[in-house]
Amino acid sequence: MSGFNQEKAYAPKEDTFFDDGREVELLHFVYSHHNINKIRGSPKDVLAAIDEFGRTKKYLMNVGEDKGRIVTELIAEVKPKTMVELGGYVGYSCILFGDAVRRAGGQRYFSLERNPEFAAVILSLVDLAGLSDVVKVVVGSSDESIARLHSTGLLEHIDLIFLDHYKPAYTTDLKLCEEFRLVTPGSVLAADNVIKPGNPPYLEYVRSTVEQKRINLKEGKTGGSVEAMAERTVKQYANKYAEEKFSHSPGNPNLVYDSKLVNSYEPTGIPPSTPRSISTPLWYRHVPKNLLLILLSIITLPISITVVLVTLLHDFFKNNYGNQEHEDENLNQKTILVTGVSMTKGLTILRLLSAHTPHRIIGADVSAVSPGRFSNSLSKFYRLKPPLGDEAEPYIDSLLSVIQRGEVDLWISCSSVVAAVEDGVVVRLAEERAKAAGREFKAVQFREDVVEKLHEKDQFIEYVKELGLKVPESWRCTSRREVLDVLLDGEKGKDEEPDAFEKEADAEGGGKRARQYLLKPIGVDDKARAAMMTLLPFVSSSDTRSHVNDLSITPQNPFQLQEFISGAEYCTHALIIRGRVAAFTACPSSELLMHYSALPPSSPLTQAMLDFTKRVAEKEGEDFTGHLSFDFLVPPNGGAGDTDQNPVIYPIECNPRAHTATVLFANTPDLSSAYLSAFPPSFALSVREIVTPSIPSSPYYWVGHDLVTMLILPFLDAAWGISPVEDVMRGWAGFWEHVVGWRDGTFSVADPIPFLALYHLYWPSVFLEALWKRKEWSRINVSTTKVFDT
Ligand SMILES: C[S@@+](CC[C@H](N)C(=O)[O-])C[C@H]1O[C@@H](n2cnc3c(N)ncnc32)[C@H](O)[C@@H]1O
Repeated sequence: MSGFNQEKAYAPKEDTFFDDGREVELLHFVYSHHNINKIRGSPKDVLAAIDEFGRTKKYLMNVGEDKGRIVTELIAEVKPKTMVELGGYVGYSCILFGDAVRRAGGQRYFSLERNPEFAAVILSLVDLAGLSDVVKVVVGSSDESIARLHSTGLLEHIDLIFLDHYKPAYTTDLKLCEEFRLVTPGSVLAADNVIKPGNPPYLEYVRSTVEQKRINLKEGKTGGSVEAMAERTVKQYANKYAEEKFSHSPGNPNLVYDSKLVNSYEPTGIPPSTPRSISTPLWYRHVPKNLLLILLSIITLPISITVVLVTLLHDFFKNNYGNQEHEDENLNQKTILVTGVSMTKGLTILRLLSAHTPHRIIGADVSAVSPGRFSNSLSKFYRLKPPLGDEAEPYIDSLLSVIQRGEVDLWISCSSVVAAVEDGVVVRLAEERAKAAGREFKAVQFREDVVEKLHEKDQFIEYVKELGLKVPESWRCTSRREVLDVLLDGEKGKDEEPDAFEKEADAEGGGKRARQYLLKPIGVDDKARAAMMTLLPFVSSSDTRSHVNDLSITPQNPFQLQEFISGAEYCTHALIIRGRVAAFTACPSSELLMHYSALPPSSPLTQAMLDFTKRVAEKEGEDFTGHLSFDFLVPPNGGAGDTDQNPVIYPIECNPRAHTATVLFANTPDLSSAYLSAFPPSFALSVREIVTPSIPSSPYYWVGHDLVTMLILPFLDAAWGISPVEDVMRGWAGFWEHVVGWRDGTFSVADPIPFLALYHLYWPSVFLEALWKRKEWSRINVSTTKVFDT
């Protein structure tokens, strides 16, 4: 905890420190402030005016700047859709957190305040701050308000709750929220003042085991407890509310909380503590999570084996099982290498080529248990050395040696993001070697200079600008200072706390910008990726500073600061052969995309994205052959609808490599012809039109992903009483719909073994390794086999 800046200290706390008219005095102070016009519509300036009153006039029992920062950081991390505070007072926390929730993309901030005069003050200041669209002030005792909001359906779930009202009611109100399933796993609790002035019953409750809570319940221990609490705390509101009433909710004893104490300062400079309790059921934790997933693989093995055997038998009797050798066409037979065959995209391509061309298909991947190596479409599988950042040579050498040993005529690269540049190096070297040996060699892979130009977020934006196309305002930042200079509008970024002069400047409006930005790592940084949807700057410059200072931004690890454009995101996948789009598809996008469905090829939106792709391909010309995918943003009024003729699209990112959306071509034999057009024209089949996924094109899903997220997790949560049964029903219905009407990305009737290998060999080995090496992960992507760090 860094030192408390005395200049920020509120006036000392008197014996009577609230409800003596100072709250209305505050309103007069703010509304007669010489800066009132600047204050209007600015949460930051309303807070500065409240702080000024607290410093220069009278103490106010607000959460204050330091403790407030802890919660605003939590909001940026949790990104609550709905946040609730118990105890609003004059609206300080409500304005600070309500604004943070809105910036984090949230929808509703409920401020529950018992005293109607205080509630009127909150309403007035919230309105002044321009936050009425997000904040809802609810007048009444917290337990009654929670029950009413729940029964009227206005409040269905609490993502983040801030407890800052009558201390003995912390536990009883929390139990009420548990009982109504407003607080469930994933909800985050921030409770103020639990160490000083102290709240032992609350701390005991959030630290209790399920067994302890069940025993307490059996013994009838419900209702409020004032055990070991200061008398002053217990009687704080006795003047107005002679008798405190508590709910007698049993709560949900099955919920276990992870608690963390965070020290900070009161506005008066006295250090209290703020515990934050994050409820994480057992099955979301590292060891049980990996063990349960391995167990799931074992339990479902008989089902998978049965499905695979049935399909193999069916195929055997249809007599079309196995790699088609096309003996009669052996004279012209070429060898095609597909790399990245662990991933669905690689698997899709090799299956299509094997089924619809006469050529010999070989595959390579870094994993020994790559699902693709078990494909009957492969004539041979080679194992590659993994690319390890600066140690890329072993990977490059192993790939070059496969190309040479396998006498590869065409290499189709589907490698992962970490090998994109290395694959560009391999193309150059392999082409040089083939030329020296007088051999023909082609590759569907851009060279490393092209990969770097398109892949690096900032270079791509410059590139698009050169094409004269619209881009969001963006900066490449190699230090925190550069980021802060933009975010704080010229104010110099500093690692230390702002001094009095800077604070003054803050209050005068420095650090306030109308635009909002996203800060994205340019390289691969899973941790920073997790925080990259945080909208910056925050209300207070010091919050912005501390968020930025938490990131490692260096010339070696640069970041891109990009203007935030709200809207729908789409991604595209294209095969480019010698500067011409040979195949193209587009689909709606999400961060961890596990459901794919193609946009109609003729829709104006698809056409707009295709036109952009064509411009890039044409600009690069004859030497431009590879996979090219883009992310586009379409603003709300940008014309994402099927009937809008001129959609506005912002290209925001380019991935010069194969995209999982390749799976949308799984039923499109023409894609293989598109690949063959990489060979010189005399050899290639003619492809006159751009290949798009065959119609009707089914949506794709991955059964393992949906089994866990739509069936098992909702079931476990409901069995333990921590999420409603309706969630289970909804999940099961969705899962069933996918099984019946969608296509699995990995499963193929003609080639079922990779499916078996993915779920019963590849993933169990990953989970075992995670246990063995204690490697924690936060998410996995079944289709790309990527494991995300925590
Ligand atoms: C410490 S103040 C809240 C300060 C506020 N969170 C902030 O930081 O700006 C506590 C507030 O809780 C309110 N309060 C106390 N008991 C309550 C209850 N049972 N239900 C709702 N509000 C309550 C009080 O009237 C008081 O305004």
